[in-house]
Amino acid sequence: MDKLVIDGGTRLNGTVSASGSKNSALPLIAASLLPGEGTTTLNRIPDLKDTRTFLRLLDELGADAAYDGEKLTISSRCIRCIRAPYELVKKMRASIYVLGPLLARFGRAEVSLPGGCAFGPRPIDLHLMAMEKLGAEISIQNGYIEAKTQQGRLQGARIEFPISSVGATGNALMAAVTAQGHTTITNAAAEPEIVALCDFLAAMGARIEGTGTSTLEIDGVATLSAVEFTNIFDRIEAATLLAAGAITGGSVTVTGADEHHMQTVLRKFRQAGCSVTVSNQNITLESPDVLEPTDVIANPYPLFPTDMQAQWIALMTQANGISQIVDKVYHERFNHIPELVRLGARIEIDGNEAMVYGPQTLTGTTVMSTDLRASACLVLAGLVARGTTEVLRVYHLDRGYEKIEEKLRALGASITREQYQEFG
Ligand SMILES: CC(=O)N[C@H]1[C@@H](OP(=O)(O)OP(=O)(O)OC[C@H]2O[C@@H](n3ccc(=O)[nH]c3=O)[C@H](O)[C@@H]2O)O[C@H](CO)[C@@H](O)[C@@H]1O
Ligand SMILES: C=C(OP(=O)(O)O)C(=O)O
Repeated sequence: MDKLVIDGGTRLNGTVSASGSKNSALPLIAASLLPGEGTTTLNRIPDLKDTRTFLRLLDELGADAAYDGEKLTISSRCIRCIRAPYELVKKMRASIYVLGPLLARFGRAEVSLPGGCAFGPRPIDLHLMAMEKLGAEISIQNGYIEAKTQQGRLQGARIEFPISSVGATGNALMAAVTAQGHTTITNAAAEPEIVALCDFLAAMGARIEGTGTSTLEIDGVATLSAVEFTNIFDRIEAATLLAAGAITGGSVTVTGADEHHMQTVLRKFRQAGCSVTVSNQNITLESPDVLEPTDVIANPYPLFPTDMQAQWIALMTQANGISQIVDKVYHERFNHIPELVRLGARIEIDGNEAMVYGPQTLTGTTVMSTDLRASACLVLAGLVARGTTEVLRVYHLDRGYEKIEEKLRALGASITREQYQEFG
């Protein structure tokens, strides 16, 4: 296995580029299963473990894909299998994104249930509800979702989500765009990744109104065409890199990042005392002498993203006072906290709230990644900790951060990747 070894204490300064977004790349790849002819080209697809897992899934289904680490071409003409196996779904929950497109195109899909998640319950009931509304019959057999339509084609419907779900909105969209008739999705997610998916589907010929709002109106079309499309930047990676500047007292510019996707996070950096300036898709953060404690509440877009909650807690360990961090999306997403405490942080958890008592001097030790953003949080902590921090199980980080140690090294960090063996 790989670990990251970080010698903390260096101020990070310089410029790095934002990669393509993981969380939009995955539904875009899934949507490429919809056209029955032609070749889809997706640009700015980040080279991540999750991207590679999705490509294995495409291969399993029979799609023909070629990837050069940025540009991905997919021909879905010869799909021969409609089953997403447990071996791949357990590695990447986003595999559930093939449910909508397969059902839409073939009237059948079998997708393994994803199983447990490192940060608490992540049900898929809303995905299944949406498919049922569109006319699918769903049963769970031997750990698999088995979905089929009687008529061969899904039927437009009214889908009312009781809570905002990015994945269920994406799946419902991909299923509805070729359903017969009109579909309305209420309480739809409005994350930039869903907007990108709507834009991609529209470019393929889908008829969608309300993109970027909580109500999506879709008129089903008979077929979609393969097109070329460029993925959006990764707003969570960009925010994490800015946080690396902030936690080390440095100054970092992220290029290729659209401030409009990051309004709440940038406002929070400013509240924490950082200077944030924006020009031409470049976002520059300059640290203050003293970070101010700053409360955040993770909520659906456009509010503070749960995927930045762990990194924000790391940052607030260095702020001059007490910060309250609440996660209203994933109430148990706090596995990073015991590891931060091992580095010297003082944090108390009560339900879905964490109180971070800063500033605390962190001192390096060996810590364990438990999920993607928890790993990012520990890397940030390692960058400011005295001495050496080893972050184990880096495979979590590799799911979602492209060339992370290269980017941090370019900013001046002392960070290397080494192999180690886990016993037991
Ligand atoms: C690949 C991808 O894009 N992953 C992101 C996506 O995950 P994902 O799409 O899985 O997250 P959702 O937006 O669906 O989850 C939001 C909330 O809805 C709940 N829920 C969701 C589906 C469902 O069927 N039933 C249900 O109750 C979840 O438990 C959670 O409390 O959005 C999350 C919330 O921004 C992010 O943390 C993930 O990084
Ligand atoms: C939780 C995340 O991803 P996933 O939904 O794929 O697990 C994430 O990107 O932080």
